[in-house]
Amino acid sequence: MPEPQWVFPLETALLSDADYAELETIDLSVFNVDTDSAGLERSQLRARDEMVARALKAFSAGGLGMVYVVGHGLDAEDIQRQFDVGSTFFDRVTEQDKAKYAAKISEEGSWAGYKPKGYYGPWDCDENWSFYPETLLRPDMPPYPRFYLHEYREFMEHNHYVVAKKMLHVLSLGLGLPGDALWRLHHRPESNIVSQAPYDHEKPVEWKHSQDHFRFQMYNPRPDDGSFLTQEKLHLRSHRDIGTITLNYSQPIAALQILKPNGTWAWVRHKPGAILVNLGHAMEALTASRLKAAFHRVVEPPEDQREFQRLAIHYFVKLLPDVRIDIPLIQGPDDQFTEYRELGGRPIFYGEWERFRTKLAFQQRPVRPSPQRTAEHALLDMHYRLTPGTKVEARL
Ligand SMILES: O=C(O)CCC(=O)C(=O)O
Ligand SMILES: [Fe+2]
Repeated sequence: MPEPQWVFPLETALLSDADYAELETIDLSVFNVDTDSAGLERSQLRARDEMVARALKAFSAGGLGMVYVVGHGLDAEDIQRQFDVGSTFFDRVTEQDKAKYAAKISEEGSWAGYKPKGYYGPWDCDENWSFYPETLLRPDMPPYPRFYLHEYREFMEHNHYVVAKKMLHVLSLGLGLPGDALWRLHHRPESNIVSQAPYDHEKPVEWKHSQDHFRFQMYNPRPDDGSFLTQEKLHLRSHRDIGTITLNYSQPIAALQILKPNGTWAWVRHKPGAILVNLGHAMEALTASRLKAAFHRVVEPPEDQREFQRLAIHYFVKLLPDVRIDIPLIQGPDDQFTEYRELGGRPIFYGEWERFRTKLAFQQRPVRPSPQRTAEHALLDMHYRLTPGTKVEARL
């Protein structure tokens, strides 16, 4: 077999500047988490503080909720290589193996493994492979992609130990907290294994230091045979991610849109080498809405890119499963669990909350016959909060 290679098409010619969101660029290279302020020169401190302030503004009410992150330590070849080796999960895995590794999404509330297209209905053209540290470290994987196991692991480690760690420090500082305040809720140091590298890739290992979720996602073109006449010509409906921070590796096929504070949708433009970063609902809850989760959606690409498969790489940063999600870490404008607690909701931890919500993903709201409002209703309301703009305007 030749080395895998994922080839991207040209960028679309059908969108103009006005169609795109004007996102800030955050350069993480001006920031080193291990150097405290005392060790910085005045100009370095200024550069860091300016970057932190811009990031905070982008993720606060009135900001666009998404930034380009550069200076993250991966160069263009590293990213291209991850698309190359990631593509083998789709074109070099047999249908039998895809079925064998099927994720138990609605059964167990976990994305670990393979999600086929059509899972949610005929409109669903997306297939994806998801990994958590504990599954990516199990060498149990279909034969071809398994060949690149160490590369996925190293990529995942970089996302956790460098990119997520820095972003969490930036946000902590911006919120006036100690630099490591958020990182400590995402990382269990006593289970840290990175220092043991190079580890034996053939052996399963315990990796409990993080609960992050790594995904290769393939959006297949919709067949143009009329069978996809759905109410929404969307690949992914408007949603907020569940975790705290999402890292999306920028790629040239336009499809991702973000909801602007004025209620209109803007396309997200490709920036080569950058990571598109947005916050998820857990960060909004943790900060009592001081920081906002971005509503976003994935639509069909413009006409000149519509025939191509769109491979995406996402890294979802997650709280540790035993972090309480029903009590905010700081005070802010909207403590989202107020009603839940008032209705007698018991303490709820992140891992449980995520499983509860993953089971509900893209499902109809369950009917809970009850004459009275309960804490569970409050949880369901949070999950099903209506998002504006779920209809796509005319096709381009
Ligand atoms: O594919 C994209 O650009 C975004 C995907 C997304 O929003 C998600 O998987 O949560
Ligand atoms: Fe998302």
